[in-house]
Amino acid sequence: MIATESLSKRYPRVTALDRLSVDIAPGVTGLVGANGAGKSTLIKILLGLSPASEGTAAVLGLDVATEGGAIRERVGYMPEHDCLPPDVSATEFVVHMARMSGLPPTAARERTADTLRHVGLYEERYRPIGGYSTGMKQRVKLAQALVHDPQLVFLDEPTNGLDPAGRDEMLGLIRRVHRDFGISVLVTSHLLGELERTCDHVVVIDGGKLLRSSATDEFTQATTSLAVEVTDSDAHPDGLRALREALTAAGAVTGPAAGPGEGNPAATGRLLYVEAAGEETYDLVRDTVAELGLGLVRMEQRRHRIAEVFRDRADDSSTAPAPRDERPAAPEAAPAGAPDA
Ligand SMILES: Nc1ncnc2c1ncn2[C@@H]1O[C@H](COP(=O)(O)OP(=O)(O)OP(=O)(O)O)[C@@H](O)[C@H]1O
Repeated sequence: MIATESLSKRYPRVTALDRLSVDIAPGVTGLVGANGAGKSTLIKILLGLSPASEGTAAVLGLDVATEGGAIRERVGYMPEHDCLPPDVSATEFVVHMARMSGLPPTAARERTADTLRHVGLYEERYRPIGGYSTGMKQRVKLAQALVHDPQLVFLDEPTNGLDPAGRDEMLGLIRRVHRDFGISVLVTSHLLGELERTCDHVVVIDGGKLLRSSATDEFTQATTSLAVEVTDSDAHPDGLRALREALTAAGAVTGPAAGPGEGNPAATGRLLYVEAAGEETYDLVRDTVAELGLGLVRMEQRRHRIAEVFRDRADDSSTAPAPRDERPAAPEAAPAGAPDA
């Protein structure tokens, strides 16, 4: 769907992209990198809006150097910065963008109504955009990128400026763009955590260079640890501590319990990590929980988080700063010198 070959972009003082070669398949792909990594530059080259200094790139089989117009007919673009006219309504603006994309008047109005409904703008769509919240403006930007029914959309930092709830809603919308309409998505972010939850594939760039391009599953491979969550009982008001002591006495290797809000599904729960030697570790945990009279809430194989992959890299070598993970790090996963968390 997107292929670049040794793509470089040099500005007088900085090399924004440095011999970047990457292939991106249909689906939802995250393009992650710290601020200044070259994400927006790549998008502008892929849209045929900015010429590369060297190398080649194709989008939907079209050459970015010579077929920019044809690419922009088939690709939607949500820019990073606020670029909306304050004095017109969302409906007027999105109809205008649909007309610019070549839709006839009636189709433009119908598609606008459908798209604004899809992004969750209802009554407000008739009010001037100047009075909108950041979240509403981001939705208008998303709607104008989708209105001409593209095959692919480029979303540049769509969660910028949103609070956690707004971010979750935007990420949900992005998933639905692909699931409901079959539109492929390339979404940029400097936050690893949100891509882990949203994307099938993640491309990481730093200083304009490719660091890694992998399926999200490969980043988050299963570890050999089991994450165990238990309920307390009257006899054991701190059930997790009791379990840890019993398992340690039984010879199982246990890690520190994670504190509240460790970014897990049960955000208020607490987890104990147990090194799994084999099937017998599952039995040992189950039997020990039963003997202590605790409730076993869950026992599952822990998976790496993408941020840990980059912490490991940073520990191994003097690699440039990796993208940020916005979630609090688990105590055992945050060695000294880890990048921002
Ligand atoms: N028109 C330009 N002229 C000169 N330098 C530029 C230009 N556009 C971008 N740069 C530089 O190129 C580098 C990459 O910028 P780019 O905007 O692509 O990064 P980014 O990953 O999108 O980061 P951000 O999210 O902060 O925009 C930066 O050092 C930036 O200052």
